[in-house]
Amino acid sequence: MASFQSRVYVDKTRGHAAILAIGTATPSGCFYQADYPDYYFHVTNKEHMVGLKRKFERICDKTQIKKRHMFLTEDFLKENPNICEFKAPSLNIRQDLLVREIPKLGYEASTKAMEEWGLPRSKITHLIFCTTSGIDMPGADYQLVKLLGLSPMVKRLMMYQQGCSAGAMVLRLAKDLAENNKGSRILVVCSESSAIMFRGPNENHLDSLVGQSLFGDGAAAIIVGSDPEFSIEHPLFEIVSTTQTILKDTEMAMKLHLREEGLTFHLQKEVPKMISENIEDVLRHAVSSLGISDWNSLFFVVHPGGRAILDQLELKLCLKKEKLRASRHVLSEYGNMTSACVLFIIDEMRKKSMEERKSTTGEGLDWGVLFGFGPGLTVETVVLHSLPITSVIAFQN
Ligand SMILES: CC(C)(COP(=O)(O)OP(=O)(O)OC[C@H]1O[C@@H](n2cnc3c(N)ncnc32)[C@H](O)[C@@H]1OP(=O)(O)O)[C@@H](O)C(=O)NCCC(=O)NCCSC(=O)CC(=O)O
Repeated sequence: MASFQSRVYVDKTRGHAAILAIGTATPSGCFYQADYPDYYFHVTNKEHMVGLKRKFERICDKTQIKKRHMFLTEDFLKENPNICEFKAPSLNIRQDLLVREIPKLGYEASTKAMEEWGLPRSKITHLIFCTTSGIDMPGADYQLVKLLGLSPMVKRLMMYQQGCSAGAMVLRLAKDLAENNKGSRILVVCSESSAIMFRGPNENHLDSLVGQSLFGDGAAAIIVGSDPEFSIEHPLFEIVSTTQTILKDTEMAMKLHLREEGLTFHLQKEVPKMISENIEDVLRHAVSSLGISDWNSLFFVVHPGGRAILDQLELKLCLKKEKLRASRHVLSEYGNMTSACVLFIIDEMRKKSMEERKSTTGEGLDWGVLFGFGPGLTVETVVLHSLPITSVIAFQN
């Protein structure tokens, strides 16, 4: 296990980068998982593959996903049948849709984050835009600057094709930017769509079928900065430290390849086991300077790659059922939205904490850990410090 840890701040009062606001958005198309096998085999014109459809029903049933939001509509798929094949040239169609929609969904999430933040847009100094879809030049970052009317001097960083661990990676980058550029305010946007990897079923590629049961579309935007203007800004979580880890001998476990048939998805069944076998070492390393060894004293934001990942992590760390409530809730309501998931979970956690009148944004606890998992296998870990829920924050949300 190779890992590198950035500076750890245990002083609870000064200098940390903090998440100052959060906004989320999803496309209007909503697909219920209970109906999805019927829809999927109908829209891909593969209803004759009866055995495979039964298997897909079993997979969907096990996901603990209730619904997912998606850009792809039945009409669009009927007009573009190549997307419904397992392997037919379709990258241009996917690109045309996603180059247009990914910045727009990011815009919707960003406007909500900015509304909560309260300062004028002109105060944004940096933009990090992260997506697995809609690769283009100039990129989605540039389009978002135009849509939001941000300053042309905003310093942009475009992250394409980083997979699910990128939701944690953006926090690592935003922390470094915020803490090394006095007065900076970083808009971070993760905007994702499964339209890049939607494809028809194939009985020789069952991992691809698993992918069709998991992924959904969504965007999340946060604003990150240090030394808040407390009269206007209301920090939600401090980003305390970050770690990136490559798990040994797992390179083949999860692979995604961009080809003329779109993004192909390759997944070994052992992924949940590979993650859970390593997770305690990663966690121990991440929180070593805090002197915490009771994992149930932490709050958890865990990328819900699939239900089995959450189950096995929970078992390995002997976590109480309620610890992964927010992660399971986001999986259930939206599916796996790649990088955007963990930011949706942070949003869900602070909202529920406020609703239940907890003392802090982190379910009433002080310290928490956020995990992102992606190809590599790469585990990104972020130690978070939650903040007291003041009457001002509670009122605003
Ligand atoms: C898919 C599941 C919900 C299914 O639940 P269970 O495992 O409990 O149920 P199960 O064992 O009965 O599996 C149901 C059926 O699916 C099949 N099956 C399960 N996983 C499979 C895989 N990877 N490849 C091929 N088939 C698979 C089983 O053989 C079984 O077939 P049969 O019924 O015929 O016996 C779960 O396995 C899960 O959550 N897996 C983790 C998914 C994952 O790794 N996600 C990461 C996504 S990538 C990501 O998040 C990062 C990124 O993209 O960057």
